[in-house]
Amino acid sequence: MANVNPDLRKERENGTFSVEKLTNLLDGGKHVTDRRRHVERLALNEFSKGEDYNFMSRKERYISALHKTERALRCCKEYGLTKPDEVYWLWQLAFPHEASPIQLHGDMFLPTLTRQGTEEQVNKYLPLAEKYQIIGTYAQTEMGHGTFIRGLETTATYDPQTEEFILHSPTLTSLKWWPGGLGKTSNYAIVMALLYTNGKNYGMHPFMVQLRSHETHEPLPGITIGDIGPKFGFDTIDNGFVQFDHFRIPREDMLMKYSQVLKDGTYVKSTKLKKSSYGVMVLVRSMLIYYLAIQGLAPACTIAIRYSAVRRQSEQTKSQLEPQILDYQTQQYKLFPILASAYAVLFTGVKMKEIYYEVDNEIQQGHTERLPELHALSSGLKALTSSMASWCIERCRLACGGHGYSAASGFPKIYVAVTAACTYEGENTVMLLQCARYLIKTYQGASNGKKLSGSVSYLSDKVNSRSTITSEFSLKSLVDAFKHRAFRFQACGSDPEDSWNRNSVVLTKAAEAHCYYYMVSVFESVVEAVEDDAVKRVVGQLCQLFALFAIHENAGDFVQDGFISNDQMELVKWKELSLLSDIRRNAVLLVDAFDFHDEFIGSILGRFDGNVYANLFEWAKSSPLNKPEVQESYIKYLQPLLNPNKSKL
Ligand SMILES: CCCCCCCCCCCC(=O)SCCNC(=O)CCNC(=O)[C@H](O)C(C)(C)COP(=O)(O)OP(=O)(O)OC[C@H]1O[C@@H](n2cnc3c(N)ncnc32)[C@H](O)[C@@H]1OP(=O)(O)O
Ligand SMILES: Cc1cc2nc3c(=O)[nH]c(=O)nc-3n(C[C@H](O)[C@H](O)[C@H](O)COP(=O)(O)OP(=O)(O)OC[C@H]3O[C@@H](n4cnc5c(N)ncnc54)[C@H](O)[C@@H]3O)c2cc1C
Repeated sequence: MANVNPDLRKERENGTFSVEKLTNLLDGGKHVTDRRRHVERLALNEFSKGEDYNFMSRKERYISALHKTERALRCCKEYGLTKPDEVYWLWQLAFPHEASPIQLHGDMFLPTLTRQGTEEQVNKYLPLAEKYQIIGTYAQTEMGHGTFIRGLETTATYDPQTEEFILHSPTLTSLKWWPGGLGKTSNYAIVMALLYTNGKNYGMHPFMVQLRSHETHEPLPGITIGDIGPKFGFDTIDNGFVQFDHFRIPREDMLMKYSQVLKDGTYVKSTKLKKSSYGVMVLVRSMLIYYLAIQGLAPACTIAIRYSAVRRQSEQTKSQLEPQILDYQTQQYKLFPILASAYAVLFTGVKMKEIYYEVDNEIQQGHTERLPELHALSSGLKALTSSMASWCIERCRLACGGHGYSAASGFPKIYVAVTAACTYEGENTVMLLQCARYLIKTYQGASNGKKLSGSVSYLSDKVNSRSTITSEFSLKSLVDAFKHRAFRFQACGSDPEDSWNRNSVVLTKAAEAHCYYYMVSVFESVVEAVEDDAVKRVVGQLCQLFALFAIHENAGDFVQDGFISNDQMELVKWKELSLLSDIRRNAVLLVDAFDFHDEFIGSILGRFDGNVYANLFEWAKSSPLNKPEVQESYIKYLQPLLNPNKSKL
């Protein structure tokens, strides 16, 4: 590539493995890489030019997003992109670290319709939704309740006279609040409401509700609707509110795959599927983990590591050139564990998707045995990886000094989009507690001799009481360390005497320990399966660093019961630091392997060519605040103070 920053060029000439082979591994094969690149080229043709997001108002961002949505839909149609991955690849370049106003349509509205609707309902609504004559959202959260679903207040009361449900918001706190695209964009919603029939409350059920007229897009009578206002981020999506005032819908619009209300109001429960109406949340949590890697951790460490290779600062040795900040051990300690985490979360995300589709398939066949484990694992991993991603992106920003704080860095947009995942789809603490609830029950089962399988099989295994860690730092010995910690936490977390609340801090840590063990074991199995020796070696180093960093950061958990000795912990610290210098040589190539376009990363600091300063200057000069040279407001408000006589002229 012409005019690449010389420091960055040298980094790329000095690596020990094939970046292309690693990219193929991350994509899941060369054919996937080729297809992805083809779709991305199409997307770049369509979306690479346009106004700088950073210089737009919120309203302009929303309007621009609506326009891009129409263009993206047209592109997908024109290019025949129908596979979810292909659609995703195009949309990510259309909406880099942004949400389209119709994001919930595809992410939750359609999956809920197809999973909770009867065949007739799907046949009626899916064709309209696929042609975007219906644009839907998923309206569950209310002003007063998001976590505690059983506390939701919106009611849907069956009227057998007219064979209708009456949707109503009985209190201020019952207003649906937060659903993405609800404010101005969606004309339908799947509304989760308390079902009342024959005077009895049957709990939360899903209802298909038209919100706005097809002709005018005006809200229908009995509906008050709007945007909830500016947020921490996600400016392009109109998270909204809706208030129902005795709003009637036909009986047929209750999604009735799992339970029905007959014409006379009789309630029929037709499935043993536990929490059937909670299903779409398990889907999104399971999918989220992969996106936290490629939307958050990977772009953030790409920016910070490329910038650290071109940024020279301070003096390590007298009268020598200022060193690349990537040569400081402290900078490596900040960034390389994050790089390792990006790989760990990505591999875990791929595995989680696989497990989701496996279990979902079984459920469609009527086998629901693995649903509790899927719910627990997806809840725990969603919590752990979204917290990890948030923490890591902020640490990457801090590693880039002043320019890290500029919008030109790309960090603000990435951060505000990713950190929302700590809250949406289940607030993280509550998700960890859900995971812990399952682990406690499972541990108790194992203690009574029950043989376990899947992600909890270790609870019925014999665990070592002493670590086998040596100076070799075999991946197996590292996995074993996390297995031991997870086992120990389940054992102490399951004290039946203690009340749930008084034990809940320990329980969240038990859930995290379980999820960490799961991530390290997935990482180890990926490394073992790599064929190319050079790639295996460098990815193996990342796996070691991911594990050793976590052991060192949580040393107490591992030495408390003598599992890891003091001597072994000294070895851990030594190896962690020596891995930093091993990885240093390949750091830039390891982020290049993510194969991101500059347009996706959206960062001047993280440009592939490393030409930061010249582009930073051009970007700053293009800021609207710099035109005109002297702002009218200055003349109006400040000049009179500085030149009191002038104002009288
Ligand atoms: C694509 C990427 C793009 C990424 C972009 C995606 C954009 C997304 C935008 C955000 C969209 C949203 O936020 S949509 C709204 C999301 N909202 C949430 O996630 C709400 C979180 N809260 C909840 O899920 C619930 O309130 C719980 C699970 C915390 C508690 O529910 P509960 O009904 O009180 O149940 P609880 O008593 O705790 O447990 C009773 C039994 O049910 C089980 N259970 C509970 N939930 C489930 C479940 N989902 N599936 C199976 N089983 C479950 C428990 O394990 C337990 O089993 P046993 O022990 O009895 O055996
Ligand atoms: C960007 C964004 C997009 C969203 N999109 C949608 C959408 O499209 N559709 C939709 O329906 N919703 C949506 N939501 C809402 C989201 O799902 C909820 O905000 C989320 O479920 C958290 O619920 P809450 O707001 O009630 O938080 P709360 O539960 O009130 O959390 C506040 C605090 O209380 C603590 N807490 C709550 N319960 C417990 C407990 N049992 N034990 C211990 N601590 C507890 C939490 O840990 C947290 O610290 C979105 C939210 C955001 C931020």
